[in-house]
Amino acid sequence: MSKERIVAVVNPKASNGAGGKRWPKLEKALREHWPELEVRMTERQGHASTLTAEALERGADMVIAVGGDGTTNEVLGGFLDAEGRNRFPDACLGVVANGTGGDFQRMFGALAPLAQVQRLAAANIRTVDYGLVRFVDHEGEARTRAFVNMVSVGISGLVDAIVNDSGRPLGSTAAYVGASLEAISKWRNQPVTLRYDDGDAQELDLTLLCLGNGQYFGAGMHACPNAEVDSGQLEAVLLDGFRRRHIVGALGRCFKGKHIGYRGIESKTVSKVQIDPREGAEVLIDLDGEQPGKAPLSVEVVHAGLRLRIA
Ligand SMILES: Nc1ncnc2c1ncn2[C@@H]1O[C@H](COP(=O)(O)OP(=O)(O)OP(=O)(O)O)[C@@H](O)[C@H]1O
Repeated sequence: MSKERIVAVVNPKASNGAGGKRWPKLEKALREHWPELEVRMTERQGHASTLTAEALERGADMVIAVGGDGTTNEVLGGFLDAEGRNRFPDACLGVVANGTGGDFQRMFGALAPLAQVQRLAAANIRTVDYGLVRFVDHEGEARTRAFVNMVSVGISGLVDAIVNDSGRPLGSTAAYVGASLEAISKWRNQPVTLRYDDGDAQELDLTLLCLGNGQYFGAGMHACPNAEVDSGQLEAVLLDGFRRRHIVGALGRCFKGKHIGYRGIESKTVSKVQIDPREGAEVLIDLDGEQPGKAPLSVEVVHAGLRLRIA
């Protein structure tokens, strides 16, 4: 039996509460590997970061995020200081995807939550990158947040806002597809200035820019099919000036990762990105499925900054 100090941070509300209902079985399976497992249940948004920081300060070797991508994102936040540096580089973030989308886990091979637990103890720890995004929150304050999966801007932020307002009654890919169709009907392209790395600024009519450390978002859309979590770079996938019917065309292709090249959709590898709205544009952010604020934003990669255990 392992002597590692393991803490599970569990979001009982993930997947509209279905995550909480599955938890007793997952806990039993986790305890077969880690009998001394400590469990902390989240009570509100943002709580997973606080619980993680407390666990790591007390010497946890691994904090397992049990929830959706939002919970994994918040657990990652608990590792970091206010500037986004990892305060606990020797500790490890574990993931049991038990939420609605489970998008980060998909690139490692989609598994049911119980199967993930059964494979987690044997999974290798890998050193991966994470991203930092600086943006403006809804109160107008400058914020820095981290992501291990994906940040995107444009129509995806509107999709999140619609999913969040709806209370996610379908709790699945169907909820995202429905919200995506509603967002497409409301969407207007937004004028922005975009700069990759230290290249020239480009003015464009933004439909969507995905920046992937992981590959999937929106409950199964394979938006960044070439992204690798340890490459030191993000995959940038850009839709510029798309009309509604072409957004629908891209969406359909995106589930199979066949959208690159469709109507000029570009894919690049980048390590820094800056987006500034022009002419009063409102450019909403999607951060691992949450909608925390808007552009102007800058994004950068922290290479090999995190130890990760995922089945
Ligand atoms: N006890 C709680 N009550 C209400 N909300 C919570 C609670 N704990 C966490 N949350 C919030 O629930 C939101 C959704 O969580 P999470 O992303 O883990 O699940 P999900 O949305 O079902 O999955 P996914 O992101 O994979 O689609 C997050 O914003 C998180 O902060």
